[in-house]
Amino acid sequence: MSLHIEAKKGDIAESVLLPGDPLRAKWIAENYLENPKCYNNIRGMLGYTGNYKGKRVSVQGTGMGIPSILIYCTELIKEYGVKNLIRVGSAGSYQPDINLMDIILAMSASTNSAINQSVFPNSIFAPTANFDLLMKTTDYAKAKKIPFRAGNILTSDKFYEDDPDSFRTWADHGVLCVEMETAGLYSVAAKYGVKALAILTISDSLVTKEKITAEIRETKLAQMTELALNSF
Ligand SMILES: O=P(O)(O)O[C@H]1O[C@H](CO)[C@@H](O)[C@H]1O
Ligand SMILES: O=c1cc[nH]c(=O)[nH]1
Repeated sequence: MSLHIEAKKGDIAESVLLPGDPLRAKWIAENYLENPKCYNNIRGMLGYTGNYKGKRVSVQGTGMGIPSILIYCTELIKEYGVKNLIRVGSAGSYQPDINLMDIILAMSASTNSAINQSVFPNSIFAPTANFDLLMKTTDYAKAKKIPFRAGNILTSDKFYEDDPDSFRTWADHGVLCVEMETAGLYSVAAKYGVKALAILTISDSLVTKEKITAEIRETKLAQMTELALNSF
């Protein structure tokens, strides 16, 4: 048992899917895993382990923002020996040709967070996806004809910006979308020498202001889940 996860050693698989929303974790476990067992309910941050096509896999809610995902990933890696961490998250589109429900693979995560500044004073660390997980996911997506975009994303410390147009500088530099955890995930994975990838579904657009419902975010993200389960 760790501070925020009440699982016993061995209860958690080497590969873990990481939705921000714990109810998305429950939905994935109930709809995709054989014999799912709930191993965590501390703070309602649900975690499950089961089987998918003969592979043992876990799914763990992380909460919102870098501080929260760092707590869960650090404990998963250090206390439970997790080796593959695959975020399955929602994101806001920064580009006019990226639409609701599109799938984004985060090759890298720019950030306005200061988490790495104390580690690399006067320098900027580039949080990057693991190449093996990324290649396996793109191979699977192409074989199954699941469309995706891959590129740089922004991990932001703020969901609500004072200036609604502040995203345009990122957009002008080709950044695809915004979310709130991936730069933390890629940084902690790099520190401990494990593999990480973020697979995202566009839930809203900062360009057109459209959005999907909370119910769809919790329970209808099938393509992203299928890609994540076939990424390792
Ligand atoms: O859908 P999840 O995985 O929570 O991801 C996105 O949604 C939350 C904001 O609504 C942030 O956590 C952001 O990263
Ligand atoms: O962090 C996020 C997640 C989804 N949509 C956004 O606009 N921001």
